[in-house]
Amino acid sequence: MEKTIVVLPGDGIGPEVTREAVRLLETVGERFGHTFHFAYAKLGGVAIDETGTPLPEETLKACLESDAVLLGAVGGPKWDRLPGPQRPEAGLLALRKALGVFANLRPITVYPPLASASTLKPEVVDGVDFVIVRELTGGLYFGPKERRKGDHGIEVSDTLVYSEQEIERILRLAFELARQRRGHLTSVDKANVLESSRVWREIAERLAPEYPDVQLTHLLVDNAAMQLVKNPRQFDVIVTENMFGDILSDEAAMITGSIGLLPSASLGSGGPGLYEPIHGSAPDIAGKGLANPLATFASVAMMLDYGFGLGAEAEAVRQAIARTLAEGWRTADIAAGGPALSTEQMGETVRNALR
Ligand SMILES: NC(=O)c1ccc[n+]([C@@H]2O[C@H](COP(=O)([O-])OP(=O)(O)OC[C@H]3O[C@@H](n4cnc5c(N)ncnc54)[C@H](O)[C@@H]3O)[C@@H](O)[C@H]2O)c1
Ligand SMILES: CC(C)[C@H](C(=O)O)[C@@H](O)C(=O)O
Ligand SMILES: [Mg+2]
Repeated sequence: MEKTIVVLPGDGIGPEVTREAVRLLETVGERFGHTFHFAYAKLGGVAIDETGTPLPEETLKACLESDAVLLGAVGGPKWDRLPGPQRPEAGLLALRKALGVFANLRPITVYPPLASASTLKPEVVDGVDFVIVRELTGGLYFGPKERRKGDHGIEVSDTLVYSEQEIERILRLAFELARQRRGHLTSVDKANVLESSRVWREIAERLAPEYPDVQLTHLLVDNAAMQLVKNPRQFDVIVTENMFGDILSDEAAMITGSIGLLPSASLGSGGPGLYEPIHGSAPDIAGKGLANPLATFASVAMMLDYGFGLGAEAEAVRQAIARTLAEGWRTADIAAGGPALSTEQMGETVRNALR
């Protein structure tokens, strides 16, 4: 198989983790006889510095023409004072929107050797395996924003907007996913306060009879945040609004031991998918070889699976990660003060496990 992957290293630790991910993909290619072509493009702060805009035209064009997009992370203190639409993060949001990747899948799986690395007790996290389906191209992030002068100083608004069609398509995707897994869907909202959540709930209830094999539960987002750390094993598939999903997935990362472990796949209706770790550019550790590349490696596995239909290759990557951890290899974030590999050494170790 021959595929073109656009790589967007981005900022901070982004270039460090994507470099290792590209090497990993090359190893997958060698072992399974595939050719992956890599095209590099700029997104985020690095694009602002070179072109003045976080999502240059040529980056978007390359992404739209690719078979898949691999992203490190964007953002950092250098660009924090820029106005919203000019920030690195605005480039990422515009890219997601332009690719039409409305469904962001964030699997949360505890690797057995890391159960003791979790912030929670090993007996609480052992066997945790669920997916957060985060709506990615609508909701609070994308509604009208305004900053105006009012009678009492600045008045400001961010608006949570959804169409029925946007809610229905993300819920259907989540019902389908739950059907392929353990048949339990938890829809997370704030229906006791937000009108958008009440409509979200109505649509979920309307769709439910079409999926009689899926058990639908509603949970208010504040309770969901609590349940995630109380008993994370109760979850199979969680579906939720864009910002709720952003926050809950960083919280869920600590069930697994580190945000450096959590991958994601952003999918839409047929075009190239966007694959990225859920973490950010980690300015506090950038350039030090401390970043855990496993979240990006697991994102590569999702690319092989969802993007290219290469299930065996994806499984081989997941097993190489699991074997590396089972053998006791750790980066600093999961080493609990013990010996730790650098980003590059961890990359090399996983590649050896894959060969
Ligand atoms: N998808 C993205 O590009 C993305 C995602 C989140 C945040 N960001 C941006 O990143 C910048 C920094 O944000 P933040 O500090 O709030 O969140 P962050 O995820 O970058 O970092 C949070 C903490 O987790 C640690 N961490 C993150 N990834 C790690 C890894 N792979 N290995 C080990 N430790 C890791 C960091 O060192 C830090 O202590 C901001 O500009 C933010 O907007 C970008
Ligand atoms: C950088 C930021 C815009 C982004 C988001 O909120 O979607 C990040 O936090 C993520 O989780 O991918
Ligand atoms: Mg986030």
